[in-house]
Amino acid sequence: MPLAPRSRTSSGRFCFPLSMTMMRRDRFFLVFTLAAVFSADLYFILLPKLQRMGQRSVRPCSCSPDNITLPQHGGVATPQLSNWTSAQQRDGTGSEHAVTGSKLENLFSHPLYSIQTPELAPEERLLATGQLMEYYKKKVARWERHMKLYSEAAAVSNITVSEHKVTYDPDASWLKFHLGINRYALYSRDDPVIPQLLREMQSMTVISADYTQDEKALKGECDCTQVVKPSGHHLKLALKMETYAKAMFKPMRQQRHEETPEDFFYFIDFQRHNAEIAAFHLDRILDFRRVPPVAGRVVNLTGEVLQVTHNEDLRSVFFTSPANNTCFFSKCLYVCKTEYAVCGNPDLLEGSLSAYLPSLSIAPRTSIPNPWIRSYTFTGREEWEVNPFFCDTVKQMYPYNSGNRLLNIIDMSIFDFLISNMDRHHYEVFSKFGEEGFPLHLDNARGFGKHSKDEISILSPLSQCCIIKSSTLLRLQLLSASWVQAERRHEGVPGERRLTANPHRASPLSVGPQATEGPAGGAALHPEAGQGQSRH
Ligand SMILES: Nc1ncnc2c1ncn2[C@@H]1O[C@H](COP(=O)(O)OP(=O)(O)OP(=O)(O)O)[C@@H](O)[C@H]1O
Ligand SMILES: [Mn+2]
Repeated sequence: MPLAPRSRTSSGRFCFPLSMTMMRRDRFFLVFTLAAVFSADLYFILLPKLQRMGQRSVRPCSCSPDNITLPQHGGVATPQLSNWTSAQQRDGTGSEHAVTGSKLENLFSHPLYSIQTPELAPEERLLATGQLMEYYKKKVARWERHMKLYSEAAAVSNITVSEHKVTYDPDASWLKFHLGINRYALYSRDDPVIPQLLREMQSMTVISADYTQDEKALKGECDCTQVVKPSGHHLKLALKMETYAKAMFKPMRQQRHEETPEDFFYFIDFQRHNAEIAAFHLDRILDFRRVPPVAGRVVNLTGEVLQVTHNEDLRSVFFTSPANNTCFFSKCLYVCKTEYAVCGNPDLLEGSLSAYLPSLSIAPRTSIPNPWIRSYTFTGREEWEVNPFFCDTVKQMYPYNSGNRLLNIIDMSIFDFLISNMDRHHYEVFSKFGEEGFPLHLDNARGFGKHSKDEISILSPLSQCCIIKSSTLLRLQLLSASWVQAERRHEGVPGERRLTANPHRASPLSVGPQATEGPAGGAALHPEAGQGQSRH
């Protein structure tokens, strides 16, 4: 409708004809009503929605019981739980687990630890017996030839080397350990060979000591300007035992109870031999079984390293300290910082011994950068730290776009969170198992650095992807419940020593009170999970 022409009043103001004013009043009423409805809508509906969206963009995928996803199947590397047969309980009921024996025995008697691996097809085993025996025979023969030549040369050069014979033992525990490795785990739950191997690593005669392959690859060189991997810290050695078993020795660099100094970056942190030992046991308790067996041992640096090494470079880094202790340092360190040497007392030095995996020549492994790798510089940031949707990218990438690899990386992050390891730059898989292979949890020496700090960012794969294997969640829930029960028992028994609880520290195994409510509770990610109590 065309508007009527406006007329000017004597006061010079514009005014409208009466009919026009009436219409305007209607319109005003209409506009007022619409505005009121819109404001109410804005205030009560749109604004809360926008606020929720805003919160989500800050924490785009904070897992909660509502949005956590449990895969329908256990995945390739963890066969469906229903496909596995559960062994009967010791008490025969199959429901309540036995309450006698050690805490560990009780835990392992729970049905979750009785799930049997399906019958293994030959291609699901890492090695065939014939192949490994052939390799072993060749190695022993080569060693004997080498020793003959070496003794002759040593006699000429006046070098004294303790000569130890290698024993060919087809029943050696390390062979059985290697033969037991399959596409599900490094060893089976109640394989008696593992405790036997642990015992033997602690007591067997050491027949040779050498640098490890990765140290050798450095050829004694190091770039002292590099903060990444100051290899000088890594005074590790490969020790060979009388049955040709091999173990990686990481010496004690500091007192067992010493923590990471406040101002240390994780990548210059010390390597803790006891972290390697504890990590092996925790990995076993979590039922991952991806850490090779690790034992503690007091090594005689003179008798079990210096006098048995055939490596001149290694021999040359030994010295006697002013306090008359036998010490050695990494070749590279000599160039960089000599104070990194380690010393015995006067010869004895505690350390960890990690059972070697099969040689790369018969069981090659692939080293893969961890998608959630940290920046190994003082200021750098990796994509996962700035992109809250990083997991969506990872999910598109091979090998995370199918199979179980991503779930296994999430398992690894849970393991790393519990041991507080921020140094998982790469992970290795056995090449034979391809994308179905599980990631090995090697190198845990930078774990357990700070007992009173939970580094939540280690859980980023879990919190960004919001997915977890149901078997992992169930075990975490069980461990959490067992811990609470154990705490109660301690409280209930008069006179029993009560371990001090630190209210600021969540139990590494605590997943919050909701954890016992049901498998889909998703409590592992509840923000309050970090507020519980734990032992030192
Ligand atoms: N038990 C083992 N059996 C066979 N190889 C092993 C074992 N443990 C470690 N390795 C190999 O030796 C390499 C170095 O070991 P490890 O990572 O424990 O030492 P590191 O000094 O911390 O090395 P890095 O600086 O690469 O982190 C590993 O990447 C792995 O390939
Ligand atoms: Mn390392």
